[in-house]
Amino acid sequence: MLEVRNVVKTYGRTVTAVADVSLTLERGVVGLIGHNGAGKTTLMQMIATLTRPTRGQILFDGVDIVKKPEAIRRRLGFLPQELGVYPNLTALEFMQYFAALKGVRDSARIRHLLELVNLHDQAHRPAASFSGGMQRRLGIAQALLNDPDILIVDEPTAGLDPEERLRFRNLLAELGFRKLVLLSTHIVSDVESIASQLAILRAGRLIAFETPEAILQNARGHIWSAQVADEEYAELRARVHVLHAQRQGSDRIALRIAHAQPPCPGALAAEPSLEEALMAQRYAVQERAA
Ligand SMILES: Nc1ncnc2c1ncn2[C@@H]1O[C@H](COP(=O)(O)OP(=O)(O)OP(=O)(O)O)[C@@H](O)[C@H]1O
Repeated sequence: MLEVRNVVKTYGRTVTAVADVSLTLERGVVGLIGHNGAGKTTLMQMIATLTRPTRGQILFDGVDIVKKPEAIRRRLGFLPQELGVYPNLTALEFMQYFAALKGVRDSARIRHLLELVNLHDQAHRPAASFSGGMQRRLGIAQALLNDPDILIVDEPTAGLDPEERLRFRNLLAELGFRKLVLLSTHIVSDVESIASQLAILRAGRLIAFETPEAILQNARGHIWSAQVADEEYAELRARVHVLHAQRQGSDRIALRIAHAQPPCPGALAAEPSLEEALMAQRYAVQERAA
């Protein structure tokens, strides 16, 4: 459905925001994971035809969208990192405004979308008075007005409280049953339960494109738990990658460690969390590069 082929985006002579990324995306939720500056927004903006690749191709159903952006624009919903709400518009008026811009005339669709994002009871309140989570949900409703096949959401859960985050995540998961939902985040827990695939970007490069289960599987045997005394902790920290440390009682520290072999006597192989698996993968890439 969507094919990113050897895409490069440079700014000026020195910044390579996206370096030779290739991806084929189908239906489902795809999590684009990377630290600040990894290239997530740039890649999403190229797919959304808001900026053009310096090199490479992006094909949507076989059509080159760099040459023919309208091929994807009609079938795309995009929620940028910052979507402002206008202070004087209610949620309903906000939707009506975007519906008019997008040429959507069906007022039943606006009602349906406000229900989908659970804001129908709040339709007559000014959107500017909404919480961050409510504004993000209104943003999704706006992005769905044209019933897109692809929904792109940049850092959707930034600034949301845990309950709003969960609600928002469930909404995206449901949308992923029928559409391609591409969402970027640097918070792994935002996508681990809903993404069918994860694309990991680091410094503009795609370092992995796998199912969460495959990432976990690769890390099995590389994550260890151990309980150590203070002196041993200092020695271990200098030698291996300690992922978490938590004091247990007065003289022991419980550790989670990423290492290719047992890091110390008494260490037990542990089931990795996705975050730990990604950290282990990152260290392995760094070590191979060194
Ligand atoms: N318009 C621009 N001009 C120059 N450099 C840019 C521009 N846009 C992005 N960059 C640079 O490209 C790199 C990738 O930025 P991008 O915003 O795509 O990363 P990101 O992964 O989305 O980060 P964040 O999580 O902070 O949004 C960064 O080094 C950034 O400074």
